Amino acid sequence: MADSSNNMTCLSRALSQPTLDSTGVSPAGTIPLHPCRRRMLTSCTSTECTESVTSCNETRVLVINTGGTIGMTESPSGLVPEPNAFVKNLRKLPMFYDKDYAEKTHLVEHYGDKTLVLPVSKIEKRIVYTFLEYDPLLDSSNMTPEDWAKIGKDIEKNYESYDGFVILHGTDTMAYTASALSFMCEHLGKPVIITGSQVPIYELRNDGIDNLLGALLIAGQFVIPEVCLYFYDKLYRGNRTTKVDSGSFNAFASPNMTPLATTEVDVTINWDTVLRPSTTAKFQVSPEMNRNVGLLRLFPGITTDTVRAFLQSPMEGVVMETYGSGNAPDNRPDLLDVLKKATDSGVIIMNCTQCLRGRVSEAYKTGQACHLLLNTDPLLLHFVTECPVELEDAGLLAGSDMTPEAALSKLSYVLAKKNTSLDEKKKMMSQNLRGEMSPDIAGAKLCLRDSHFIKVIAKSLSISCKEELEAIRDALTPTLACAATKNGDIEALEALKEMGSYFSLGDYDGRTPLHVAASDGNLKLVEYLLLNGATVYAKDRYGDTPLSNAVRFRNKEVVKLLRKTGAHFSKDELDEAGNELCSLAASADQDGLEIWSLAGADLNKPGYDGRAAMEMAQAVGNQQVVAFLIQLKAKTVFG
Ligand SMILES: NC(=O)C[C@H](N)C(=O)O
Repeated sequence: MADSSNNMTCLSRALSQPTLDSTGVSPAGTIPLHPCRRRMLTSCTSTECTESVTSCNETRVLVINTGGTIGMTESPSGLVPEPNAFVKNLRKLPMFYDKDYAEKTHLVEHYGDKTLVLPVSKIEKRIVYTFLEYDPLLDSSNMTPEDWAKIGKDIEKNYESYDGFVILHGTDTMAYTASALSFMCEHLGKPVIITGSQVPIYELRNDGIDNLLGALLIAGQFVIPEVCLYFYDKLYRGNRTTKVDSGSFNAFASPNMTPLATTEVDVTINWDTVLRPSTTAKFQVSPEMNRNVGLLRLFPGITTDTVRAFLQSPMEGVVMETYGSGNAPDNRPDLLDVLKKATDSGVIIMNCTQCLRGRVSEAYKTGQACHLLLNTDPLLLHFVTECPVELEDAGLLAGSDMTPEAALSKLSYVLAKKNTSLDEKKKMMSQNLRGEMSPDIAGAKLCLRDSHFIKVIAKSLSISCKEELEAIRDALTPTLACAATKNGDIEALEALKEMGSYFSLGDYDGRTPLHVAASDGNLKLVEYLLLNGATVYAKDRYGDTPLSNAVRFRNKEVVKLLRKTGAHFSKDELDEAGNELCSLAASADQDGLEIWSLAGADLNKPGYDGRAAMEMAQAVGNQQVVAFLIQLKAKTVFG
């Protein structure tokens, strides 16, 4: 097996084709190479490579502008969305556009005229971002599930070309869109961040600049595999949010969950709360939503006729907003009867609280005491209240601490599932699918404080508070997890996981346990890590992913599993694959050709002189390689 201890990871070997001059201009003298692309073609030991490695800290973000106040301007009839204004206006603002870098790297030639680049960030990243603007731009009050589906499909279409996504959106229905997208996006591995503003970005005093900049910085720098909402210095899980203020910059709240991140003097990601990947399935979008759903808010004296009319066909799913911890009048048999008839006929009714904070407990199902959760911190106490059983008898399902926005869009998503029985749909509604509901507090593990290892370290450093303990854990465990992976020690990884270690975090070189396992070809560990929080999209300080490591060390089975999970080469890697393939064909390296093809490289991609691998093999007269390439191509086409 190849030695994986060397982190230097130029993917390409020395080429037999013509190389670039020191300015990166290609021999044809046409489009100069972007520094990232140059890196792949240069020797790792040269000075040029050191410079280029810095440029390799580029990440790409797609900004989808759907409309909303953030991009509106004043008109005689009030604020209206202004088309084609963002790119030209942001180019004038130095914090949104590093003109020198853009010119030096020929940004527009490479990425098109809708692309800008931020100045280098504190952690030395360059965020290159491209606008995709909808026509017409919408006030979010006009949004429908078709618009959510369009956003979802655009994310899917562009998924492999970008590291993260920012969705510009009006605030009025932002929490609905964030919730809906969180369900539509299945096995999401990259950040999708929705933001907007209360005052247009073009006004002197506005909140759009901070919100857009914050969203770009998070989407471009952190692999947070969730649909999030960013507003007023806080990053929330999208399906936990609700709009709470129409006149404040602090317009959103996440009443039952702490923010995923805060961006104040420091950017602090609360990794403990970030969803951890737990799949070997590829990202996909399920854009179908069932429109026969509704929200019904109980109020004193609501008539049976109103409820009956609301529950009539074609209604298939209803979120009933009840009082307190899931209560409804228990002296209204007429009402309960109507509800029971509806659930008997197959309507799914979720019981969610009208309270901004708190939950309708699972315990309500059994008619035992139910919990009104006052705070999601598992270290804090919660209150216990009595809860009626009547609504359970009427067939309602407990909605835990879901917001009405999340419950409604979840119903719409679940009810649209084909080939799924009513019982399975009900089960999905009661399950936590995307972090939209908290587990019952009784089941929560207090793993950090139970950890013997952390306790020993904390004691020797005289540390007692939770924050300091967590800081130590986060500093040490990524390196320990890499070491445990190198040793093939799943038990040690289990212990680290129990401690709260997040396997997507990198060591001092940005290398994650998955990089190590992929380099070592340890398939069992790769699978374990993918199922336990590791992201396939992590990049080390050289810009390399676990997939590029597996290719470099020729670990075929690992490449297959990573590809199945959605790993892919970057656009630059794909662009340069032609040279690598030609070089492999010229040196009759069939193993190399196969692994590059498995990793997603296009066998028809030409190298620098315009010839693809096949022509190269023909040119050197190697019929065996020609036959092998024909076989490989057939496999790619027919599977
Ligand atoms: N602040 C905003 O964006 C409100 C606007 N009406 C919208 O939702 O599109």
